Amino acid sequence: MANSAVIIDGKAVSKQTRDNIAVETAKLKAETGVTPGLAVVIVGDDSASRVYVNNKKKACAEVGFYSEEHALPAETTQEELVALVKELNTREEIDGILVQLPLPKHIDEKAVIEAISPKKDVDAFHEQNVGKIMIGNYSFLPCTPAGIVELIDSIGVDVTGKECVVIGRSNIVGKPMAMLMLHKNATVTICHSRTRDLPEVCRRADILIAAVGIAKFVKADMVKPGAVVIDVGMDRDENGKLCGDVDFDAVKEVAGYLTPVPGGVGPMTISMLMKNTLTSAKERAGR
Ligand SMILES: Nc1nc2c(c(=O)[nH]1)N[C@@H](CN(C=O)c1ccc(C(=O)N[C@@H](CCC(=O)O)C(=O)O)cc1)CN2
Repeated sequence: MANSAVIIDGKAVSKQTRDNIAVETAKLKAETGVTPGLAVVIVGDDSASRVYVNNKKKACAEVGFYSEEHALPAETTQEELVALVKELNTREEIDGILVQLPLPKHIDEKAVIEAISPKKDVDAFHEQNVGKIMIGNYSFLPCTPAGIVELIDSIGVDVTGKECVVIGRSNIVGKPMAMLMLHKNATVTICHSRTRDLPEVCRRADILIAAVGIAKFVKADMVKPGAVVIDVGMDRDENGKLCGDVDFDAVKEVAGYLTPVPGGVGPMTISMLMKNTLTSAKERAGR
């Protein structure tokens, strides 16, 4: 019988990352008087977004950052939101501005993201930062893809020359993920809803990254034996229970390594946000 996959413990890697950030933050404060500051903006009452924002504030407290929350009602206009972002851009003690997505439908996400100063864009969603990532000359990396790179590094897998398949082509995860794997010298394929024979493409992957947003989409017969499988999904199964894009119980019998949901990629997303905010604060302190 084949061995079961090694489960990658995102919580443990995340804790280690946050411990390191806390040490660096204490040093920055002691040596320069600068305390990293993050402003988190949430519009409306999406319950999942509320959980993520609370977790971001908790993480700030854990690593010694200043944080403030701006919770705006769902009827907030685009103009009001952009005005708030512009005010936060001018505040010296705020190193990072995070506008929680998704926004209500009447607000153009792109207009809001472009209003964030690229120097405070700790999500790395602003087009200037996206462009810098393309050419490999960046200050911030987008949090979920950066967290996935850290998880892969944590298991000591060398990406060079490996076949990496990313399922999903969103601006937040799929496209930047593919770019980061390319920078690490993988041979990268991006799959999407129009991909022909998607299972066959997935079976080629040494590293398979599922960011498709469909519960248990990746089945065991789509996975190469021994592959590294990374699950970015935050879905609900038929019983309403949180699950990922990967059929965990079946795929763990085939994969070499597998991230769980919860406890895999999610906690790393927040740790990478802390890392970007610290980077921005160091810049302010001239470090
Ligand atoms: N401005 C942004 N908006 C959104 C982002 C983002 O990176 N920036 N990503 C996602 C949501 N997200 C962060 O904001 C996020 C999602 C999930 C988790 C997480 O830790 N999940 C837990 C489970 C949580 C639960 O019980 O529901 C886990 O996987 O263990 C963190 C961050 C969309 N919006």
